[in-house]
Amino acid sequence: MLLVLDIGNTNIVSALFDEQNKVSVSWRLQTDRHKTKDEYTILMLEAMENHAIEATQIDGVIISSVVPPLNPLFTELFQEQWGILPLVVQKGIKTGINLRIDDPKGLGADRIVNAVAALHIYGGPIITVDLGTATTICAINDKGDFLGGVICPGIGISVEALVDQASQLPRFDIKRPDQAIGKNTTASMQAGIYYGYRGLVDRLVKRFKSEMWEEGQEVKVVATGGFASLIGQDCSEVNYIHPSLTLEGLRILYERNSKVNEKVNEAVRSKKAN
Ligand SMILES: Nc1ncnc2c1ncn2[C@@H]1O[C@H](COP(=O)(O)OP(=O)(O)O)[C@@H](O)[C@H]1O
Ligand SMILES: CC(C)(COP(=O)(O)O)[C@@H](O)C(=O)NCCC(=O)O
Ligand SMILES: [K+]
Repeated sequence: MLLVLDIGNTNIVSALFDEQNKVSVSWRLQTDRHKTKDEYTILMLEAMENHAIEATQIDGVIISSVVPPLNPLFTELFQEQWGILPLVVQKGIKTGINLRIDDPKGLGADRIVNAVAALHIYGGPIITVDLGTATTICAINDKGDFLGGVICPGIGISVEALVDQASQLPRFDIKRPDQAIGKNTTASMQAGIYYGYRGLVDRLVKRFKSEMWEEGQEVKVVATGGFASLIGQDCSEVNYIHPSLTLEGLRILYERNSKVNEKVNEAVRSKKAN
């Protein structure tokens, strides 16, 4: 089975894909760039034990990360524990996407992985909306060109900044209030975040569509990330909510690149056994 890891700024999501290409188990660890390899090893072993996963069931690992200090750590962890050299989404892997942007090296791996999944599952032209630590929106045309997009502060960190910087603002649950005109501080903040982000997504997607517009082409929109079900669900411009989009993209990328990697893993495992 294939183990995929999506290392975001808030969560590290791990998922195991079965032979039918379905997620059989998944778990989340908090992202902490100060944790050591030993600490993450313990957490991964614990999670695998909890889900009754044997190391021998794992044939391959693929990692996408937007937290660079954790890349060598996880690469070494899998090599040392299981004799598997993970495939890392970085320069040199086949994505099937043409990066039509100024500096392809600087593009966040999760944005590429989402684009791969969106294009494969829904077809282009498509817009991806990732409501995670940051809110990102990306445009991919029907030729598989990644055209670029926006990066905004995400919902969780916007709320944190707001309550940290304003003495009179208390912490609050991020949820949908019935009306935008709030009658108290908490309701006003909930409305600002909920209706504000809904508006931000819809407005930006409309603007993207006008910039991508080609006659007769319908542009689809897919949302993912921790806040997709809260915000994305209610956006009139969003067609699909797909929480596992990044995980699916990783699976597809592994399939496209695994031949070389399987050979490498045979070598790594036999070296480890000797
Ligand atoms: N079901 C959920 N699982 C995980 N995170 C969630 C969920 N619902 C809301 N969130 C929020 O989404 C945010 C993280 O989103 P995520 O897409 O995991 O971020 P990243 O990929 O940047 O690590 C967190 O701040 C969390 O509070
Ligand atoms: C924009 C991001 C911070 C989003 O990260 P996330 O919210 O998924 O943790 C990440 O994709 C990133 O660091 N990108 C590098 C800059 C770029 O994509 O242009
Ligand atoms: K993400």
